[in-house]
Amino acid sequence: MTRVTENNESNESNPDIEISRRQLLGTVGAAGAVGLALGATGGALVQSAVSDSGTAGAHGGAGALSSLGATRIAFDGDHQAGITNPLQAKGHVIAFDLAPGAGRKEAAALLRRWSQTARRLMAGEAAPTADTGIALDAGPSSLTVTFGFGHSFFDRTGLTDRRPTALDPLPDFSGDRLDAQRSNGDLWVQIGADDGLVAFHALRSLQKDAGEAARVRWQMNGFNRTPGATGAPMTARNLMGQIDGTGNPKPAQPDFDKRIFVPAVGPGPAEHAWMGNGSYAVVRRIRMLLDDWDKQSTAAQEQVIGRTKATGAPLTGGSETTPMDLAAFGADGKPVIPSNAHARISAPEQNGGAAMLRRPFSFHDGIGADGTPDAGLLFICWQADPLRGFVPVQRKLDRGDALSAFIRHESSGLYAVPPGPRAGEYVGQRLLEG
Ligand SMILES: C=CC1=C(C)c2cc3[nH]c(cc4nc(cc5[nH]c(cc1n2)c(C)c5CCC(=O)O)C(CCC(=O)O)=C4C)c(C)c3C=C
Ligand SMILES: [Fe+2]
Repeated sequence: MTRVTENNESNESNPDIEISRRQLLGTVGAAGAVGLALGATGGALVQSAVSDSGTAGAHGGAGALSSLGATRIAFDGDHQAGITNPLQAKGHVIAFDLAPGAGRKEAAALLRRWSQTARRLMAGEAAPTADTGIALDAGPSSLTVTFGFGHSFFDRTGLTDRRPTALDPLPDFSGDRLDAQRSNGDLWVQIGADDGLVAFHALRSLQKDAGEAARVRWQMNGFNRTPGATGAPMTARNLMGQIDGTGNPKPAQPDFDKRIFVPAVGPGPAEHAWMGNGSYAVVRRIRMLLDDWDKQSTAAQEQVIGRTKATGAPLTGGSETTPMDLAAFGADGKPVIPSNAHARISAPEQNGGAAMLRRPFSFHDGIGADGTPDAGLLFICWQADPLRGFVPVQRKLDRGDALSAFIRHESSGLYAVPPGPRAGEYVGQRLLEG
């Protein structure tokens, strides 16, 4: 079943799958081959319609769209979009603090405005008020907008008793060099899209929507590989040149949902039920000391990670997806994957099963005062409980990770990301109106 939408008009046959009437007509009307790719990646459904001649821009522009431009991710669903979807080429993360005097009522109105805007932009439509035109001609381009609440949000809105304990501040780590101005925040928004203008359009629209209710606390920009740049889809590389993401939990694994999402129903106090199907995001700006890293030989770099640079295969052999053999020793009597290798120390079997879904963006903010690139990883990871995901792993990495010599954690945030909205609902409604 396909839901047809044109501007605001919709039928309710299937709230998860959306295709604009113009796209549908364009697709059906094409004489040649028609590709209609429907794929579910975890909670958020992805839909793309392409024809020989492409499809017209749902946003109102005249041009034809490639599949990259036409791909649309549903805003409504069990989980918010932007958690299990493939990495997009462009990302923005932005944190806001509620303005002095703003409380629960203003926060609810803001989340309502933001959700309305995000729902429309993710469908490839114009912003509800005073659209800037930045994304005219473009399709939704896999845009996702994801909203979260920081620890301080609950005090500001008088909802302290509804704050889950999982949102307790992260512990200090010895290697942290955190900038408080670029950490935390009442509200957090993650934007991803496969087109830079579409991503910026969303950022600008949401910033304008904030109006007098909230002020920007910090904002960061990131990027990943553009889909289609490689011969076949592959795990992304980071700015150190490593294949990064191999060990991520996979949606097909039976315990995936349990690891990444808060259970839909209990256990836990009823006051925290609003987080059912939600997730917790840990966000760290991690600077890479690239001049130091680039001085290392490839062999030395591979010892730091425990995997080969070219293919991402473990040093114990095989291909990228071959499990690491952590018990293998070389002729020199040393473990083949060194005891301080990053992939060994962070592996779930070394951390009582602790796992997280890493979904980062690279960043490059020019050249720092010391003449080295101000570049690295906007590390974003998702888990049902940070105390069974990020925290134990980072504790261990903090004590003996060979990668520590080449990175610096510069900012940090932890956010409760509520479940996806139902049709007509706004994100966080079950907290703010429950
Ligand atoms: C606390 C969590 C982690 C931080 C912080 C972190 C930073 C970080 N990692 C890389 C590069 C790689 N990480 C890899 C694996 C990996 N890393 C973590 C956790 C953190 N990384 C986990 C849980 C894993 C998976 C371990 C496993 O399941 O085997 C890898 C290897 C490839 C892969 O599995 O993704 C690389 C490469 C950088 C550059 C970085 C900070 C800048
Ligand atoms: Fe890592």
